[in-house]
Amino acid sequence: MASLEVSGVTVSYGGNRVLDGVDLTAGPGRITGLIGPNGAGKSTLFDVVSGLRRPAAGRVSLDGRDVTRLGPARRARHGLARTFQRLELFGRLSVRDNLLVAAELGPDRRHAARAVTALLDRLGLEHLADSPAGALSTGAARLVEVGRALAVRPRLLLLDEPAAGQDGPETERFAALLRSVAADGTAVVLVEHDTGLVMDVCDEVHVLDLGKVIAAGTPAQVSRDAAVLAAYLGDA
Ligand SMILES: Nc1ncnc2c1ncn2[C@@H]1O[C@H](COP(=O)(O)OP(=O)(O)OP(=O)(O)O)[C@@H](O)[C@H]1O
Repeated sequence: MASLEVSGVTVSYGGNRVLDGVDLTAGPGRITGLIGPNGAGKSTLFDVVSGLRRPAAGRVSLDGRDVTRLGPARRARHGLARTFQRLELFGRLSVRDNLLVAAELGPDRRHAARAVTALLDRLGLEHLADSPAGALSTGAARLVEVGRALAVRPRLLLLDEPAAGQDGPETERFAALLRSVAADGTAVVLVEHDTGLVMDVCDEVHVLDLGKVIAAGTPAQVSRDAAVLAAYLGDA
């Protein structure tokens, strides 16, 4: 069963239709990429999936259950976690405490401190554990944001441009982290402008342009697709 099933999702801002009958599925243990030019509707689709925006039409299911009418908190309890393009860390708290706040909400709350130590190791952030989050480079801060989402042990993880601001070696380590998260059985949906990373780690890629899915398939299939080359890669 798909972890996430989006069907026929339509959203308008004023008279402007920004999502138009969008379908997307993401399965457990798989990394599903969602790419497209600026303004294509990727973040809006994440808002619909996470319950921050109610679609005018369409349906969202998590593990086969229709959650279209549920709010963000109920969806989070159903195993969904996401990161945002704009960083939302507590700048004065240490990296460890930022992770702890999240871990205390998740299934590991009784052993939150231990879970955070393991998470710091997994993220490669032990050396920054006691630094205030506000002092981090953008790349490291994004990793903490991903760590906060992982701290609740999600079954579905939505990542909105997690690699923005990372340097080459950071992106390589991040690719390995994504693979290990998927290997644990989590369904990962990745919105990312770094097409090299997307093509490297994703099992499947959906391409959104002007609110419509114009292609979906393996990275090799979509990177050969004429409509994708015209709409997206030509734009990059
Ligand atoms: N709150 C809003 N009110 C009105 N229009 C909005 C709002 N949020 C987004 N839009 C518009 O909706 C469209 C889709 O925006 P969205 O942020 O979902 O695209 P995106 O694919 O995530 O873009 P980017 O890659 O630049 O982050 C854009 O035309 C944007 O200007």
